Amino acid sequence: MIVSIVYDSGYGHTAKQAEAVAKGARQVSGAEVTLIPVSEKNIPWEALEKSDAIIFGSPTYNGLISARLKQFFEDSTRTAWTELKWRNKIAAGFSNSGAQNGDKLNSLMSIALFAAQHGMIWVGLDLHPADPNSTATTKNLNRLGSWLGAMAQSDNASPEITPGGSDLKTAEYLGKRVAEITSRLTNRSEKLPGSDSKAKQLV
Ligand SMILES: Cc1cc2nc3c(=O)[nH]c(=O)nc-3n(C[C@H](O)[C@H](O)[C@H](O)COP(=O)(O)O)c2cc1C
Repeated sequence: MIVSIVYDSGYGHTAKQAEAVAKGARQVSGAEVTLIPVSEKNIPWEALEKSDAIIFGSPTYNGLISARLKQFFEDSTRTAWTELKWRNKIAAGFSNSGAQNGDKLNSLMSIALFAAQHGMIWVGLDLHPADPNSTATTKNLNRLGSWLGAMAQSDNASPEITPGGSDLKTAEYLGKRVAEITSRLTNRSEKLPGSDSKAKQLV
């Protein structure tokens, strides 16, 4: 089972969140996990096509995903969307921003909508919101209270300090959850139709 994590990070905070997502996914037996920063010139489109799950992450800039992740989204139209190459892959998302809220939901909504346009299957969080005042403990998963994906807060601190323990644990939880669900789907004898399936032509 291949899990790819496509993310942007201008200053290193969202990269830290992406590492935590990867850490969680790697806890699931059989998961091959790759981190793909969109700042890299050569996006491995073929590796993405082979992935069973793709998790997208972005800092929230101006209440939106970053321009670099948006560029990746636009580039995927030609490389993946026209032939629906990511159809029925598992998708999930995460976002980090300075403020506790910071309009991160808008970024997650954009990512989820993008995944829907690719015919992907969205996996959110199944965690009740926890104590919003807890930034440091690992007990309080999902302290920022998001169902759509993992959120993290970085304040104005350096990436050595933020995002903090609870937010990183929430990211780790999301990665593990995505890999577990993907594993269950990929290990079934009856597979979901992929982009090369004739079933697509019947729709
Ligand atoms: C151009 C720009 C716009 C930003 N807009 C927001 C915003 O809308 N909401 C927010 O909470 N933080 C905002 N921030 C703060 C970043 O989200 C925060 O510094 C984050 O940790 C950056 O992540 P990165 O280090 O992965 O790039 C903005 C930062 C920049 C540079």
